[in-house]
Amino acid sequence: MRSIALLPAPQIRRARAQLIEHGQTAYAGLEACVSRSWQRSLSAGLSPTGRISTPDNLNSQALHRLRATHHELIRHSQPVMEYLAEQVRASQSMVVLADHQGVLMHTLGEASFLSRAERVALMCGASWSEAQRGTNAIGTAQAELVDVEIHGGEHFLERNGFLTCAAAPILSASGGLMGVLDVSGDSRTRQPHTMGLVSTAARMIENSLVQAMSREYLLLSLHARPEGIGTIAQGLLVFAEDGRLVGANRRGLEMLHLTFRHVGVTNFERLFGFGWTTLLDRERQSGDRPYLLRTADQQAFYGQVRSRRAERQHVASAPLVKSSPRLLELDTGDRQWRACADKALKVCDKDIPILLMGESGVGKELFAKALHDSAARHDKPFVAINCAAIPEHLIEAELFGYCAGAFTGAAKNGSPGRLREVAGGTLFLDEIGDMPYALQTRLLRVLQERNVTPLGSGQTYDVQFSLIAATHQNLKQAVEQGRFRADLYYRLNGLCLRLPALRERDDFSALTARLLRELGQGVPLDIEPALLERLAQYEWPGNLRQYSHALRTAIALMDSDQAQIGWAHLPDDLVEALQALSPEPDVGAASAPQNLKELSLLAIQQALENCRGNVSAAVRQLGISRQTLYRRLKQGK
Ligand SMILES: Nc1ncnc2c1ncn2[C@@H]1O[C@H](COP(=O)(O)OP(=O)(O)OP(=O)(O)O)[C@@H](O)[C@H]1O
Repeated sequence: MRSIALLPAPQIRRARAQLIEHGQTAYAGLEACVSRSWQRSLSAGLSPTGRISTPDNLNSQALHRLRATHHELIRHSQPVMEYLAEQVRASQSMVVLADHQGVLMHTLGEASFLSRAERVALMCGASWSEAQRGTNAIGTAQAELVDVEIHGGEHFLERNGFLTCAAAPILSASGGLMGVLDVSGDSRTRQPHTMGLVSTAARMIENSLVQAMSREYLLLSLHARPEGIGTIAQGLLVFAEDGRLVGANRRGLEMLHLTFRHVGVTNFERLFGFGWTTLLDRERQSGDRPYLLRTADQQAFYGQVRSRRAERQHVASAPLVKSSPRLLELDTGDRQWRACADKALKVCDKDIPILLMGESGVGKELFAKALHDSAARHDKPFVAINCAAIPEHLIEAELFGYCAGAFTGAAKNGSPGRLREVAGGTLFLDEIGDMPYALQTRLLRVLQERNVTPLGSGQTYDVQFSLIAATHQNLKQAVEQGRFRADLYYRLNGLCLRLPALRERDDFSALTARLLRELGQGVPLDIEPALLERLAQYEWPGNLRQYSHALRTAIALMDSDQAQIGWAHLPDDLVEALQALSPEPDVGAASAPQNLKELSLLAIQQALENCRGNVSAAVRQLGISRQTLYRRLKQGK
C-alpha cells in the first residue's frame, strides 16, 4: 500500500526527465517500489518513450484456455468484481482481473473508458507484466507481491501516463500468487480511496477461496471479538484431518505470528496445545456461538469451526440439527423464495405432503428435486411423474403397475408401477390438477392406505414415499368447480408453498449472475447494463424456463472472443418486446450509493484492523480525513 503521498506533477516530470535522459531511477520523494520497478523496466530493455513493437495478445482460443485454467479464481472473483465495478462506475474506470503472470483474463467497466483503454491494450488477452509494459499497477503488484497504486507519470511508458491504477495481488491459501485485481481509470479522476477498495476486494476473494476449502478440510475462523467472526477481518486457518495446517488467509497467519512458510509444516496441536477432535467436541457443546480459544502461547481468540466433515459428525450426534445445503444452493436472495425453502426444509423429514404452487416455469420441479436431495431420504429414488404428459388411460398403469396381459399393449412381463419404484424416496406428481377425476379417487386411497394393487392383480403391495405435488392451476378453484376432489386436495396440502413468478422476485441481478455462471461453463459472462435493466423490467410469462432459454440462445450467438451479452444476441421477438417497455428510472443508480457506503465501510474497517486500531495511521492509509472516517463509521452503524 502507498506509504507516502503522491509526488506533485512538476516533480514527477523532473523525475521522468532524469529517467529518460540519464536512466536514473531514484528520485527524492518517489515511492521506493516505483524506483525499483523503473529499474526493472530498464533492465528488461524497455525505453520510457518507446512503443511496444509486437502485439502480444492471446488469440481467442488461447484466452478461452487461460480462463478455463483459472476458472476457480474467476468464479470467486466475479461477484466481487461486479460489486467493485458498481462502485467505480461514475469515475471512468474499469475493473480488471489478471492471472499470476499479469495476463488480463476478465474486465468489467465503463464502456467509453474501456475503448480508450483498449488503445493501450488494457484488454483481455494482453500481458501487463512489467517486462512487457514497464511499471504499472498490475505488473508491479505481481513483481513486488504488494498492494500498489501507480499514478500518471509513475507509469514507465509515456503512453500509459493518462492512467491511474490500483492493484492488489490475490494469494492462494498457501501463499502462491493466483492473480491480480486492479482498478484502472483516467488519471484526472483519481479517487484516494480506490486503493482501499481494491485491497478490501482482493482480501474478500482470498477469503472466499480459503472458505471453499471447507468442502474438504476443517476451517477455523478466528477473531479477537465474537462479532468479528464472519467479517472480512476474521482470520481463517484450514487444517487437514491429521491436524496439519494446509491453508490460511493473511489475517489468520498474522494473528498467530505465522507466515505462509508455516503452511504444510506446523499443525493444530502445536499451535493450540490440544488436538482438533477436542475442538470439535467444544464446537458441538457451544452450538452456533463462537467460543473462546487459547493458543499455545496464551493468546485468546474467539473461534468457530466449519467443515463438511464436522457437519456430518454434528448431524450424527445431534439429529435435530439438519444439514440442508442442496436446496439452499438455489437461493439467490429472493425473500419469498427463501421463505418457501425454509418452511419446506422444516417439514421435509416429517411425513407431511407438500403442495407446490406457482406459474409454469418458476422452478417447481427443480425445487422438489433439491428438497429431496436435502432430506434424509436423499439416497433413495426421486420419481417424477407429469400427470399432464401421460395419456389418461395410461396414468393408472404407470402409477400403480399391472400384471402381464392386463390390457392391450401392456408389456409382456407386466410392470411394478412407479409408486413401488419410489421405495422410500420422493414421489413428485407434477401438474396434479390435470389428474383425471376417477384416478384422483385411487390416488387418495393409496395415500390413505399406503398400498397398491396393480391392474389385473389381486395382490397388494406396501408402498412408502414422501409426496410432493405441484400445479400451476388454482386448485382451490378447481375444487369449487368440482374438477378436483376436495378430500384429495386437503390430503395433498400438508404444506402449501407458492413459488414466486420471475417478475415478482427481488433478486433479478443475482439470479442472472447465477444463470450466466451455469451457462457460461467457466467463461465469465455479463450483460450490457442497459439491456439488463430492460430484462429485469420484462414480465417473463414463461418465467425462469423462458429466461434461461433466452440466455442460452444469446450465449450461443456470441462470438468466441465476446464476453458481454448485447442486444445483437437476442431473438427479434424478444428485442421487440423489450424495446416496447417504457423506460424506468435507473434503479442501479439509486442503489449504488448504498453499496459504495458499504464497501467504503469495509475499507475503513480493514484499514483500522491493519493499523491495529490506530485512527491516524488508518486515515493516512485511506487518504481521507479523520472526520470523514468517523462520519462513515457512524453512518455504517
Ligand atoms: N433457481 C434456478 N436456477 C437455475 N435454473 C432454474 C432455476 N429454477 C428453474 N430453473 C430452470 O427453469 C426451467 C423450468 O424449471 P422447472 O421445470 O423446475 O419449472 P416448473 O415450475 O416445474 O415448470 P412447469 O410448471 O412447467 O412444470 C428449467 O430449465 C430449470 O433448469
